[in-house]
Amino acid sequence: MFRVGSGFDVHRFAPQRPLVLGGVTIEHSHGLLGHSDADVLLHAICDALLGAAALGDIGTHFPDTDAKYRGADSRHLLQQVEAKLAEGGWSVVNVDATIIAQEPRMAPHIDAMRRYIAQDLRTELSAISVKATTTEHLGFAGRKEGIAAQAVTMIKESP
Ligand SMILES: Nc1ccn([C@@H]2O[C@H](COP(=O)(O)O)[C@@H](O)[C@H]2O)c(=O)n1
Ligand SMILES: C[C@@]1(CO)OP(=O)(O)OP(=O)(O)OC[C@H]1O
Repeated sequence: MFRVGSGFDVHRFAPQRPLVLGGVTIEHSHGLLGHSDADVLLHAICDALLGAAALGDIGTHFPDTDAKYRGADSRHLLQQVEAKLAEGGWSVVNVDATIIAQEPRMAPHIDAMRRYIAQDLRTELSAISVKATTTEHLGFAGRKEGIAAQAVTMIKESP
């Protein structure tokens, strides 16, 4: 059996924070604010995977009221989500994600993000797609107030 899931997340920019997206630390004037490292891309992918398996969402599994997750590396969260799916008999078929950011430019970092995500989800690199778009200066992303990400995934029952 195959299932699909979708995920969406937003984090606001804040000064004196590292900008971490897809596990990659990107040089920028601002980072994203969050309880964890605020890796909005990995959070959207976590939610897409959990949604596909009907296992709730990232906040259910990693509450921001739990000090354990303060400053958490979201790659560890993604690895735990993959493990939860595997326990339920699911493996990841593919992920297609989009980062919505006016700046900085993501293109030079996309392949590194894909490599980390493929490692964490135990897939081939070719199963992981990460894209980026501006919003042509419209809305909160266009005003550079924050970054959004959305993700779609397919999972299948492991043999
Ligand atoms: N933060 C971003 C946004 C976009 N890109 C790349 O630029 C291309 C054009 O973006 P538009 O919003 O004008 O469609 C896009 O296809 C991305 O490849 C980027 O690297 N970083
Ligand atoms: C990841 C968690 C937990 O540290 O915190 P944040 O970094 O604030 O991220 P969010 O996307 O709000 O989702 C779930 C949280 O519980």
